[in-house]
Amino acid sequence: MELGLVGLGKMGGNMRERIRRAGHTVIGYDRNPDLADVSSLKDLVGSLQGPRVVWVMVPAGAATQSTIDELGELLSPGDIVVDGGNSRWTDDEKHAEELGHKGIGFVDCGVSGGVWGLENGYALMYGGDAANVARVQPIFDALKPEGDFGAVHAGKVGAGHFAKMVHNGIEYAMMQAFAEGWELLEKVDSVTDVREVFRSWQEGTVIRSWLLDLAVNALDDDEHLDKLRGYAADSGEGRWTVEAAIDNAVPLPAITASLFARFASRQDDSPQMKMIAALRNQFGGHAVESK
Ligand SMILES: O=C(O)[C@H](O)[C@@H](O)[C@H](O)[C@H](O)COP(=O)(O)O
Repeated sequence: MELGLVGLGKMGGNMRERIRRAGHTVIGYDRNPDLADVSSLKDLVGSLQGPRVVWVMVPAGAATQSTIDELGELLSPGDIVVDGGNSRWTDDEKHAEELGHKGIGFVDCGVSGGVWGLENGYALMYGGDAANVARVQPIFDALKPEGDFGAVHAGKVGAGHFAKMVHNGIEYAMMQAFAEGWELLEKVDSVTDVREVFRSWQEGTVIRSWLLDLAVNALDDDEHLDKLRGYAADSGEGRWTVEAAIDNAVPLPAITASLFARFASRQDDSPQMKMIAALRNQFGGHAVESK
């Protein structure tokens, strides 16, 4: 089939390639003319035969919103927009409604797999009406990993991004657990080769996993991670997971702690620990360290 793809960065560029390898036609647009097949969104829409399917793969938030707004002006009734970015699930219903007024269908799709997706396939979690999902199915089939799993119609509009958000919450907590275990192993004198302990865990253990394999890759590049600063950014999905947990009164201690650990990583000195030190000093005369 024919697909319009907006956003040809790290994810979109490789997805274009994987979909083409499966024999489909992809016309890609990106603000960077070096990456794009056409020079504008208008050209993209004009070069697709109707009914069209346009996949949006741009950063969540303002960039996705403005792309969907523009597509709403350019597309025709019967066309479909797929949001494959890491959008907040609450935006999906709004987008479905706005486009729905114009007769344009909407499907949300969480995509996992990062830079490895071109070769390994992308795990897909999508939400929307069955009829709209069916129209996009050949593209989902081209992107998904080989094998029986790796793609799911998770439910109605928003369900795909909600499932991907929870996946990312789990990702936070799993990474935090590997990171904490690694730090403890590095700290003690009795363990002389932490990297080899991690490597040995890749087979036979309860915790063998792709994240563990990637941790071993990272340690092979830089055995004690000396080249890195202990600073971790976040793109929002961990926060949204915690917000959803609060809205639904579901306890998420591990995911919440892993999100807060990232916040702590961005402080050179901890203001709250200054207060703890000050209070211990006030009530107990305990020693403090000065700057
Ligand atoms: O499943 C994936 O392929 C990843 O989760 C991917 O979606 C991305 O790397 C995260 O969004 C990073 O999220 P943070 O910046 O919040 O760590």
